[in-house]
Amino acid sequence: MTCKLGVPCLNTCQRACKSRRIYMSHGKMAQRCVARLRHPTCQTRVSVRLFTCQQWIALLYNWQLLNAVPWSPLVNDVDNTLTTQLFSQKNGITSALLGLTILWHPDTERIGEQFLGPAEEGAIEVCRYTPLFFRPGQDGIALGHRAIARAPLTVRRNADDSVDLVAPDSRMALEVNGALLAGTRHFTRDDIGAGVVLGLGGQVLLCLHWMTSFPRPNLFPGLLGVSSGAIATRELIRQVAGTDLAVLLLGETGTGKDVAARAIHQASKRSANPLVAVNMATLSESLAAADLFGAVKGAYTGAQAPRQGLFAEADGGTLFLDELGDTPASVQPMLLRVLETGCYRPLGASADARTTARLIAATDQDLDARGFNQPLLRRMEAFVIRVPTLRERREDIGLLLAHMLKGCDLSAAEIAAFPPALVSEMCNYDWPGNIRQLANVARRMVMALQAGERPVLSQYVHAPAAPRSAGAGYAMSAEQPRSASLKNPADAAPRRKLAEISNDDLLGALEEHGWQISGAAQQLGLSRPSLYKLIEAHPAIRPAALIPREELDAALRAHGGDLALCASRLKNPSEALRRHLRVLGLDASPAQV
Ligand SMILES: Nc1ncnc2c1ncn2[C@@H]1O[C@H](COP(=O)(O)OP(=O)(O)OP(=O)(O)O)[C@@H](O)[C@H]1O
Repeated sequence: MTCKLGVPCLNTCQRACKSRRIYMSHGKMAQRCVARLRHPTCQTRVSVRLFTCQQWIALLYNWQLLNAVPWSPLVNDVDNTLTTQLFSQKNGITSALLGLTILWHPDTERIGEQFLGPAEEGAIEVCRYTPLFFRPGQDGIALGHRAIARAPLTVRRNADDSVDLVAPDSRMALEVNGALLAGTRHFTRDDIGAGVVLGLGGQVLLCLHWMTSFPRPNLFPGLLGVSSGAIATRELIRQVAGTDLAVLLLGETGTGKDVAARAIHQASKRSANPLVAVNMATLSESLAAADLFGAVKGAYTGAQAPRQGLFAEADGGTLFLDELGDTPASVQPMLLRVLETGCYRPLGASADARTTARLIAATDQDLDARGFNQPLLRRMEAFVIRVPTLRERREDIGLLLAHMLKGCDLSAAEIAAFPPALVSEMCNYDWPGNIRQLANVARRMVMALQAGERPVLSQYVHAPAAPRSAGAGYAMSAEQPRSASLKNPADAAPRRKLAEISNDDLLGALEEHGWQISGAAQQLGLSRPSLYKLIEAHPAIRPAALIPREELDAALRAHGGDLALCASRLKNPSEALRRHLRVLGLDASPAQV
């Protein structure tokens, strides 16, 4: 049966799948899902009943292998079918799928396309013509680039979840984690967990990684990522957005906690009401209560008028408490009371006020270990989202980089001309400052390239990019332990004394982290309050309130509202700058914060 364009129609395909693998190889009804499929040309819709996650894979896999018909699986958001975790059960051991993601391709639209490899032992042959890489809802396409050999690189998954790479019989340069490969290399399950970067012919970069979530269209445009970590984070955001639960976002600096908080608010029924964000590290111990809960006239020296607190400002909307771990101790019990009862007492008032603001908090600290108010912490843990680090989602680096280059106003052709060797270095780096650091480094590299320079990554990052382990059997020069920056960045810099840090060290760290306090503090081995002390004493850094309005206007205009660039130009911490701009009613782009 064919449609009017001569493409075999759905019923034929359904029968083909049925008779080949899907129903026959899985007799047991473990979990029943319905795949809704639509033929791209004749638009016929049909539901295919699938019993296990493995069948989903088999279904897509068959299409890729047979290339019979370019069907588009439709995401069934109602019953959540496609969010099912992708695991195979082998002898009682849970094991994820092997995935390949395009990190970089001269056709930049292809970056982020994926191939779902075998769930059990099996081989993938990677060459110019196979396999087909997909984006959810679109047809699969081969890598196709002329720099890639016709002879295949074989990726063999073994029974113990280790992987062997067998270089192709060709002259194509094949790089693995930044080092040339010839012959066969062995990778452990953990090596694959850290993401193995494959460079093909100096033009195309792939990431070999585990996949535990089914690829699906992204409903949150500000939260890019095709990794399972990114998909799982978006899914949690989607689940919690419709509730009024308090949410605690955990994750290292620069991972996207702020973006996630905004996404939750935007997707909630409160989105028409304000989202008020406050960085708890910037509240002073003496005025924190007045900032949060408001004060009546005369409540404290200098309170010449009644003051509305942030809880009142966020009524009906969302109050985002960033850097929750730095909340002054005196206000922690007050926050607990609001969470439990919805009531609070403005400073100096004789009666309680009520708030309907929903609380979202974020921290990069281990609050259990910091003597944080435990009942408050338990309340905030009503719904926890751990935002993954960039090194745990290496397969997203190319996609994020391309997005950032677009944000630097580069055309598609200019992005395609970004040196692949530089992208390879970036994909192999562990990014202790996560997505924010990647964005800052990408911007600075673009400026260098535009000035005719030839940038290398080590010029832009504090910790040099040590070669990553390229698997067992590598030449001595390449057989190094994984980069030191792979360690938890919180452990990376030993605690230092203020006197040990020069003015230049301070400026360098702030610059590298886009003038964000947490990243710079982490790099310098200081607490945030200590970093603030250094900033106050630095001769080249003015308090944000002393920057003339014309200078602010000019910076915003010159950088199209990009707060990180304005902060760098004005030499001012971006948080302080954002607060000051808000007071003046000037606007910076939140996405760039
Ligand atoms: N998934 C994503 N897709 C695109 N950009 C992202 C993503 N996640 C974060 N970013 C960008 O990375 C930068 C840092 O994000 P964000 O401020 O949300 O991090 P954070 O975890 O809140 O950091 P901190 O703990 O230091 O406050 C921002 O410019 C943001 O736009």
